[in-house]
Amino acid sequence: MGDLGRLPVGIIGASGYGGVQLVRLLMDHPGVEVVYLGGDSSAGKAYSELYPHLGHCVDLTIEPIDLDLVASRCQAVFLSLPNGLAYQMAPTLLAKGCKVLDLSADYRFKNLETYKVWYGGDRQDQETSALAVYGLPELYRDRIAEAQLVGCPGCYVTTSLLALAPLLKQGLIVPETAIIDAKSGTSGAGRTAKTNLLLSEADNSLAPYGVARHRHIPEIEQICSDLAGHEVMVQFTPHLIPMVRGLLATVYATLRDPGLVREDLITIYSAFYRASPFIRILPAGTYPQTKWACGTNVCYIGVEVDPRTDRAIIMSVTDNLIKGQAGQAIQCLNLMMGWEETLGLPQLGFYP
Ligand SMILES: NC(=O)C1=CN([C@@H]2O[C@H](COP(=O)(O)OP(=O)(O)OC[C@H]3O[C@@H](n4cnc5c(N)ncnc54)[C@H](OP(=O)(O)O)[C@@H]3O)[C@@H](O)[C@H]2O)C=CC1
Ligand SMILES: CC(=O)N[C@@H](CCC(=O)OP(=O)(O)O)C(=O)O
Repeated sequence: MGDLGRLPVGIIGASGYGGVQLVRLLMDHPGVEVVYLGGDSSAGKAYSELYPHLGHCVDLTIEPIDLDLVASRCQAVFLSLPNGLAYQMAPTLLAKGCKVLDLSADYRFKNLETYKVWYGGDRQDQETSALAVYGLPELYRDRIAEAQLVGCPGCYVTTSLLALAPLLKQGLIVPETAIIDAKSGTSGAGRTAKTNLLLSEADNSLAPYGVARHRHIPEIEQICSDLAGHEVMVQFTPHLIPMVRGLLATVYATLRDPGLVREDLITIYSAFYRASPFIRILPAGTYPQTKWACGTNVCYIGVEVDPRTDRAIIMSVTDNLIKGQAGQAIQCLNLMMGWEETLGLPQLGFYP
């Protein structure tokens, strides 16, 4: 890989699920050195106290968040925080010369009015927000490479968009017919305690939520509209399933050309993602399982056509904490630094 000077990086929100995935992956990344971990209620704790299994390789203590100190130590900063905090920190970090990768929704929206409607908050960072690039490398690789600030999409949106993008971008489906049925493991909700995530609530149960009003709808529609070249509305229904990690999005959409068969879709998808090292298009009749993606930054995509309904059915799986979160942010950092896109990112999981 050559002689890289190691880039000093910081993680704010290091105690959470996104934070710990970043720590775990960056410890093995040959281009970076983790020099700062920041948190709120966890500040002052040794990282090994929070995550004892990492004690042998992470000798750092979570520090209170002091942006001047962060910027003096770090050249790149990951923000892995609840929505509404990154936009209070990113302008300062950018002004001090840091690259910023935000894992929350704060920098994903081109239109801040849309953000306010769905997330609330009083945004005063219009100029900063205008600089942000949407951090989905498979669609916006060149822009990410030039960016100082990246708003990384989360697990549901990433997995759904990777399934839809080739058909939408090439005008092969009627966009408004797209229905996304998505299912996530409980880690998608983060580490903070919540009643619906208790084992006794979530186990042996499958539950839809946010039906017709989940905050990922406007985000999916923003990117679908960009790909289609006009305003697009889609149907998106998330479900919580009784497993820890993994996300499956099954997407249905009406084909404009009813003559297309699944082999055509395999050719179309393989061509669309030929330069995307983390996308695996499956052979005819093979459908993805969440287990395959667990522990990896890979998105597996299976395609099918139902000739009775003329619908394409696209099935896409990711590990919500890696390609859907921390891995994607590292993939973006690799591009921003001009490194191999795959550097430090796992492509092989532990299945079976
Ligand atoms: N989990 C997932 O699968 C995905 C999550 N995301 C997004 O990534 C972001 C992080 O998610 P996740 O890691 O799951 O969340 P967690 O709840 O696991 O972690 C949240 C982190 O934010 C910190 N934090 C909370 N409140 C404050 C505050 N007021 N000031 C400073 N730090 C604070 C916590 O620190 P402390 O413990 O010290 O209080 C903790 O480190 C969220 O925006 C989420 O939507 C995106 C994609 C997928
Ligand atoms: C199971 C679960 O609760 N999942 C989260 C989504 C996690 C995710 O996609 O993150 P972003 O919100 O940052 O995009 C939810 O539905 O809110």
